[in-house]
Amino acid sequence: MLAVVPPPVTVRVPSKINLHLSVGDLREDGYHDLTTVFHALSLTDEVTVYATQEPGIEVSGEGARLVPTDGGNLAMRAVRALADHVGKPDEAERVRVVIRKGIPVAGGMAGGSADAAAALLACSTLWGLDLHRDELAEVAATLGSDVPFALYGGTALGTGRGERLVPVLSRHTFHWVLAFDQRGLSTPKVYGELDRLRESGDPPRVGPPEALLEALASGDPRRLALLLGNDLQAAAVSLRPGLRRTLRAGVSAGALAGVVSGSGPTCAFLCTDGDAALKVAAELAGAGVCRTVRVAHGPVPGARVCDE
Ligand SMILES: C[C@@](CO)(OP(=O)(O)O)[C@H](O)COP(=O)(O)OP(=O)(O)OC[C@H]1O[C@@H](n2ccc(N)nc2=O)[C@H](O)[C@@H]1O
Ligand SMILES: Nc1ncnc2c1ncn2[C@@H]1O[C@H](COP(=O)(O)OP(=O)(O)O)[C@@H](O)[C@H]1O
Repeated sequence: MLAVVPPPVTVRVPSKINLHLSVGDLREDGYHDLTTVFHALSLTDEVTVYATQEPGIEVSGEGARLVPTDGGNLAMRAVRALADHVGKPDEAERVRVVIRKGIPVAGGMAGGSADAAAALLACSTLWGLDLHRDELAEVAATLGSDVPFALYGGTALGTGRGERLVPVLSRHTFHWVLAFDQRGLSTPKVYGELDRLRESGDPPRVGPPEALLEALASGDPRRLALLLGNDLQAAAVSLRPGLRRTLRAGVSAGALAGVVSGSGPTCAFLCTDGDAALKVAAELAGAGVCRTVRVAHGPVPGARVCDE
């Protein structure tokens, strides 16, 4: 008798920016305690998983040549982690993963984490596991601090390493322009640079997130713009001084404010509305301060199975 092969499953997954990122001191385990406000954006990746006798991984799209296509790929690691979690490690050897990237690689927008979250949901569906998102999030946290957020999306307050999440209700849509840099930045190097800067001086700290959470609730982008803040920005700018120019150029182009996304080097610019974002994007693209410009809005939902 022929075995029934389940149909492939495609999941669309958002990128993130950090509206607020407060970094505590270095912990003994090599991580930093964070208080962060994650915000999921409409710039997405898509991950398809196939049940196959020819396992492997294919990557296309934005920055594809920079993404590992061996066992080190975060999506492939997620497939293995889920198979182990449900006690069927051999299942991971019968999956082909196809990734279409829209999220810049090593850009501070958690693209690899997004692919891992997408792969978890896709395989849970492919294997008919029907696991609750909270259970997938437990597996996600073992793969990286940012992976659980990509499952839930929306806007959320993250603590711990960033993996402990509380949703932040936000009924308003905000409009963003994203400036991708020529090359990525390594997350551990940016955290290391912040530790170095703190040893030799006192870079500014963003403090608690309460005022920003109130601004989010108000839905007023002008209020929110005044409160965007990221402790890693000084470190990213120290490693990539050209980001200062990019941040200035976005505001000169008409954005309300700009902030480095996570560990950078992508810069996110908040705009008054969608039309303003298109204008800012066009002007920024002509300013010669970045490789690529995109518009996006947020918040958007987390990883979702796409209907064919
Ligand atoms: C900076 C942030 C902000 O959201 O995002 P990105 O800029 O990478 O997207 C995150 O903290 C990145 O999270 P993620 O990329 O999942 O990091 P992980 O794989 O867990 O850790 C990679 C390395 O970053 C450092 N790290 C990460 C998280 C944390 N709370 N403290 C840290 O010091 C550690 O050096 C760790 O070894
Ligand atoms: N599926 C993936 N997509 C992107 N990068 C990946 C993936 N799997 C592993 N990586 C590695 O993870 C590193 C961090 O990538 P990414 O998650 O895009 O950036 P960031 O941590 O800045 O948000 C990259 O340099 C890349 O080598």
